[in-house]
Amino acid sequence: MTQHTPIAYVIAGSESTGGAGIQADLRTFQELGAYGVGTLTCIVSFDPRNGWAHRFVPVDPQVVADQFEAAVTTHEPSVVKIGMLGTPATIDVVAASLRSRPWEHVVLDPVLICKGQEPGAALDTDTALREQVLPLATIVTPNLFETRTLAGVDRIETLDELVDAARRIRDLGPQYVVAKGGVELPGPDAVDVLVDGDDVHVLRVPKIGEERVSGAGCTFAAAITAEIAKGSAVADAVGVAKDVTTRGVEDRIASNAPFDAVLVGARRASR
Ligand SMILES: Nc1ncnc2c1ncn2[C@@H]1O[C@H](COP(=O)(O)OP(=O)(O)O)[C@@H](O)[C@H]1O
Ligand SMILES: Cc1ncc(COP(=O)(O)O)c(C=O)c1O
Repeated sequence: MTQHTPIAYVIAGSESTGGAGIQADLRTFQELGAYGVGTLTCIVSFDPRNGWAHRFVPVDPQVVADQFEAAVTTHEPSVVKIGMLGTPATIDVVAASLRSRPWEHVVLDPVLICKGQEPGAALDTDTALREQVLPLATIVTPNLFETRTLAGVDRIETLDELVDAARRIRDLGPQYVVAKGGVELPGPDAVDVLVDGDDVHVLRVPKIGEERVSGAGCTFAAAITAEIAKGSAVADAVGVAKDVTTRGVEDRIASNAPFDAVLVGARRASR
């Protein structure tokens, strides 16, 4: 039987407020008409009684491997998105799982650490991700901090510097690098660049506020994944992802948490 349903597979963590992580990924897949399949790597629960600090629990590596086996045996996906992995042991098992079968595209959102917590980033996790998963990725979507870290540069303040850093990351393996300037790159626009060999595509929309919005990065990479699963070319998928994410940032959902989250895949009911 020919398989016509686009399967979008994600290996990522749970973000328990629902704004980011696998929750955002699966909503984005649904919004774009792909059948979402997920493998859970870790659980992040912000602590409302302690300044919304991150509580982090990894899923047992064998359980990650078991979920992977169940998912790929059932659906034989050709596209996978990798979100938060969290520990070197998880990275080991995910890298081995990815290597066990062929992929058309591996979309890596290199979540080194959750939004706002970058300065405490765990170096061993960063190194494991760079050494083991980055070379398997065909598309990587670092934010500004992750771009600086992966490219090994101290400063990115202009579009040229962003493109230059993206090219350095491309030298580490992935064919396509989407470096996200987002709200962090100085200037009036949220600018991202897609570098594919000598081709550079610049994606630009006016910044919507000055704040980072939870789930923006997850939504962006998930939308790329869904569009590729549906058969789009990478540059087209990235264009759709920018549109979907911009709309989600505009429509953002406020809550009792001190940060807003991207709103995709749900409609506001009029009261
Ligand atoms: N305030 C904003 N206004 C418009 N676009 C935004 C805003 N914040 C993020 N984006 C866009 O959302 C996507 C995810 O970016 P970013 O927030 O930098 O990623 P991450 O969540 O990985 O840190 C990018 O396309 C970025 O340009
Ligand atoms: C499990 C998980 N994945 C991914 C992220 C990154 O989310 P964002 O899309 O806001 O960069 C977070 C951040 O809190 C997270 O907890």
